[in-house]
Amino acid sequence: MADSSNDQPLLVAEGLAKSYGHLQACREVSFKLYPGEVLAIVGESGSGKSTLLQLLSAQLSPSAGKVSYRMRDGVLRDLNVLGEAERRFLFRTDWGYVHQDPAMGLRMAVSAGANVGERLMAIGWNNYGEIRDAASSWLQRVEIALQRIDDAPKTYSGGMRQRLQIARNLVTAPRLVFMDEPTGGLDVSVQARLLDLMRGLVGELGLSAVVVTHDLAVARLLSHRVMVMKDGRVIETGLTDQVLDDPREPYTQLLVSSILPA
Ligand SMILES: Nc1ncnc2c1ncn2[C@@H]1O[C@H](COP(=O)(O)OP(=O)(O)OP(=O)(O)O)[C@@H](O)[C@H]1O
Repeated sequence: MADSSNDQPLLVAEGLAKSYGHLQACREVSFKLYPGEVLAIVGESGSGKSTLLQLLSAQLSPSAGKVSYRMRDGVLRDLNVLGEAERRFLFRTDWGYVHQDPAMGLRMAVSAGANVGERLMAIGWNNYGEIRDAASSWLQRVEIALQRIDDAPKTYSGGMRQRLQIARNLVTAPRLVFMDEPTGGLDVSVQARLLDLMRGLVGELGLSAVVVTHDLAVARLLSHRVMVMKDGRVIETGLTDQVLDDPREPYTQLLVSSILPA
């Protein structure tokens, strides 16, 4: 018998569009994301990547089209018509959201341990020892020294903050993680270490992810599939290596050649 859970898409976008007045920031976007799949959305600044990510993660309502998500009961649900409890479940448990700016995803003045632990408390954990153990274990997984567990992220470096944000997101074992320019604003060597860590975790946990990036090196390292956006439309899509090594569209060729000079 076929394995139905992995054969069925986790997220389905159908004819998605978003307008701001006359400006069409996103139009006619349709795709399916499967369990364990990492999709990168690439394109130059203003091409609509962040708008699309916000639509996919139910932070914006579409002007047209819809996004459906397969809940843990196996039923595909339209995000726009979810009840409040289901939305809370998604945001607190089943999804992660990694912001480019860690200050948007962390509480900068409370300890690292509390930053990770409060995601667990939000889903009903109440044993202090267990919460602290889970937080310690996640700090180690993201390569943060345990003696920093009681320090607040405002005392952390940029790379450490981003790794802490990842720990906070992954501690509830989400099935889908949205990432918005996760390595943006970091030094190149810090980016490389972070990418390596993310790649390991995504593979090990079998996570599905949608990653917005203007950095094709991030797409190459993390994603299985790429969607190239221009003026709010998806102009090319395919397996990452195929699109980046042999782009069909002149726009993608330009994107690739400016990042990877011959
Ligand atoms: N709240 C808003 N109101 C009006 N216009 C908006 C709004 N948000 C985005 N836009 C416009 O929509 C278009 C797409 O923006 P978006 O931020 O999605 O692009 P992007 O590819 O993520 O760019 P960047 O990489 O610079 O963040 C742009 O022209 C932008 O100015």
